[in-house]
Amino acid sequence: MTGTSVLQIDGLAVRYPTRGFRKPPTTVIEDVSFEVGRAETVALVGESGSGKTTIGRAVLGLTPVSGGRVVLDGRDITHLTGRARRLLSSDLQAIFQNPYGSLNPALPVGRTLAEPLLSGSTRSRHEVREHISELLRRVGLPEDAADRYPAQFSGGQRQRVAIARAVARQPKLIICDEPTSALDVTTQAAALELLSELQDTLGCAYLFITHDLAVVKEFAARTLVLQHGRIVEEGRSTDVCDRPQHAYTQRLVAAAPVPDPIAQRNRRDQRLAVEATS
Ligand SMILES: Nc1ncnc2c1ncn2[C@@H]1O[C@H](COP(=O)(O)OP(=O)(O)OP(=O)(O)O)[C@@H](O)[C@H]1O
Repeated sequence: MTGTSVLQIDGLAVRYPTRGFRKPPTTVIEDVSFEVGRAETVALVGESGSGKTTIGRAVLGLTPVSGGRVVLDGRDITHLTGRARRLLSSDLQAIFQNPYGSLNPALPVGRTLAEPLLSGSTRSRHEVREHISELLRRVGLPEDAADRYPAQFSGGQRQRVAIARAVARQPKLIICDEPTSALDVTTQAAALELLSELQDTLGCAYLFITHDLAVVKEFAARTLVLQHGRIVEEGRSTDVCDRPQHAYTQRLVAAAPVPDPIAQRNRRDQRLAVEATS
């Protein structure tokens, strides 16, 4: 354990009950240990069903943990529930794949963003309104977006709203579960650029769950490779992607589509534009 870790997972196990008389539970995650440093991005990759989402859900308290520990910023949160769990939301947030499902369609975006800002805060309504305008500006949405409903935005814009909500209280860690998989390559590049920029300014760490190895290499400093609920390889993303050691990782890398040159060019152009304006 290091003092610079924002998340420590020690020997995590998740087991689900199995249907059928006296059948033993099914082990989905077994003896998983890793750390995420402050303002670091760690990617979690693996085939469908390998257990990536389950680990994210266990950290968020959405799936019960059967063994091991989850420690956030030095505090054991493994079995926190109810109010104690809700109070964690200022330090721990999530962005999911489907922005359609993760935003309340009945609320204007301004109300959705106000919720985390008002909870447990003494801020005045005026201060909250100012903060919302600032958040919308940061994620590249117009100020009048606050009065619009989720259905009035594109998928990429909706994901920006979800990102704005996640960063509203400057959490220490954001679980990003396939946050860009539902977006086209250009919108995906812009969303990743936004996440990087917010990390630079706000210092949040990301546990980035994805099946996209091209994204991993560009976006995450370190990568963990998950197979059947166990970590089989771990290292710097460039090493894992360019020189995979484990046969399973080698198969994943071989199966990954060749990166789209247009997407790469767009990302590079956007990065240069961001650098030019900062
Ligand atoms: N509530 C549940 N009850 C029983 N089994 C579950 C439950 N949720 C997930 N599983 C099982 O746990 C395993 C891991 O699922 P998980 O969603 O974590 O994988 P994943 O790597 O995120 O997959 P994908 O990339 O397809 O999202 C799968 O075999 C899945 O069927």
